[in-house]
Amino acid sequence: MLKVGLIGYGAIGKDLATYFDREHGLNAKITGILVRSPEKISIPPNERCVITNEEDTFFSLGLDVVVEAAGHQSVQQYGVMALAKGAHLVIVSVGALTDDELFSSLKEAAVASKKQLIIPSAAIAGLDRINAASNHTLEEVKLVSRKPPRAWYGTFVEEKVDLKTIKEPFCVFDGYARESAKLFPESVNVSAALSLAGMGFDQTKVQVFVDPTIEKNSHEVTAKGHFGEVSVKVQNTPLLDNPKSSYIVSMSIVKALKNLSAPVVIGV
Ligand SMILES: NC(=O)C1=CN([C@@H]2O[C@H](COP(=O)(O)OP(=O)(O)OC[C@H]3O[C@@H](n4cnc5c(N)ncnc54)[C@H](O)[C@@H]3O)[C@@H](O)[C@H]2O)C=CC1
Ligand SMILES: O=C([O-])CC(=O)C(=O)O
Repeated sequence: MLKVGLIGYGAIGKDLATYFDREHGLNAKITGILVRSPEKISIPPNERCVITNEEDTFFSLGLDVVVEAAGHQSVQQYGVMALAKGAHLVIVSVGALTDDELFSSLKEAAVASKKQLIIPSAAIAGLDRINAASNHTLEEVKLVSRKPPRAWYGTFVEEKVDLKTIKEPFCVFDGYARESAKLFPESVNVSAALSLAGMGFDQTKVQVFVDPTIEKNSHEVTAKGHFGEVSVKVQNTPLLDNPKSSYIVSMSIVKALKNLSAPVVIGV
């Protein structure tokens, strides 16, 4: 059974924990959770789970896999350590990898410990196809992300748009992924994942909209190249605890964890 350590126990972390029962066929248990305030965790995912704010305690648990769901800064803080301690590292705050130095350090740590840095598809679709297509020539990869107004509270977008009265879709970003991933650290990590799958941070085109006409978080990917063309649009149900994030993210992490020990792996 895989010993999983979780960094962050917010909307995604808590949703992820609901999959660690017999019913979901995940041959893994949450051994430890690294949080900022352990006293705030009233219901642990299982009674043996160690909940700590001390990295030494967390990283001494003999973890097989560390799953990050705590934001860009936590990838910076703990990513290399997780790999160096001999665990695979699954991250969702992929925008952190726009820091080239950090990304290089993570790759070096993964090579040194013979473990993997794993980037699940999370909230986006089509990464399998675009990553396969990147083995030959890609001409263009584009992402259009849209989220309803309630997903933008607590971000700089509040200063650009009146989120209470907006009636039409409003474009808050039009550019390339390196900038979008940094500008929206909690909301457009998908642009970073897409970049890594395909043409890189500086050639992946991104538009981001506040869209009062939708209820779900939508990400539309289009790409063309030697392989042909692909166009795929997801409409993610937002997490109740955090409308910026989506339920599919934890399901995608579950898939990544299953792949680590499954005899059959589908759709990579
Ligand atoms: N790749 C993707 O498609 C997606 C990626 N994300 C990423 O996942 C992150 C988490 O999302 P949610 O769970 O919805 O956010 P959330 O805000 O509900 O939870 C984040 C939790 O992490 C904790 N945290 C922050 N820094 C920490 C640290 N250094 N050590 C331990 N705990 C720490 C916070 O206290 C909070 O409880 C987002 O910030 C975003 O970067 C989110 C959605 C999709
Ligand atoms: O959950 C989503 O729809 C996407 C998201 O927050 C991100 O990419 O950071």
